[in-house]
Amino acid sequence: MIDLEVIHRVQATLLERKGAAPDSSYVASLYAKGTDAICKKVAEEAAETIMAAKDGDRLHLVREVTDLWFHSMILLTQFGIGVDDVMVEFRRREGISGIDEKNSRNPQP
Ligand SMILES: N=c1c2ncn([C@@H]3O[C@H](COP(=O)(O)OP(=O)(O)OP(=O)(O)O)[C@@H](O)[C@H]3O)c2ncn1[C@@H]1O[C@H](COP(=O)(O)O)[C@@H](O)[C@H]1O
Repeated sequence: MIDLEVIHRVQATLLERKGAAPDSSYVASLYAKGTDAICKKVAEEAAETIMAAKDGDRLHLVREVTDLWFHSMILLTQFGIGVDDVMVEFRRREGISGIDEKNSRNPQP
């Protein structure tokens, strides 16, 4: 199993890019365009992920999901949220059945 260090290294780069000139870096250019532009990229990458899944091409799917995670990380960084916050949420949910959780939100009469 590959560890998640690469995710933390990429996150460190995303944080560094907050102080970079927009013409020096793709990430800095997205920050400069603002939250709407970052959200638009996340939506585009989600759509491309769906198309890759429909293609049935595994490598294409891996690449599109990587783009989606990458742009989602930029969005989180824009809001001062780290990947560790997402990991904590995964941990909080660990072992809680999705079916039970949904039923607890919408109790049956
Ligand atoms: N992991 C990535 C990464 N994944 C995807 N991309 C870029 O994301 C962009 C958008 O992807 P698209 O498939 O939508 O390409 P596109 O249609 O040409 O993009 P648009 O013109 O529509 O914006 C492309 O320019 C990709 O190169 C990435 N750019 C950077 N990184 C990481 O971020 C670090 C910092 O990058 P810079 O800020 O550019 O130095 C890099 O060292 C990498 O670790």
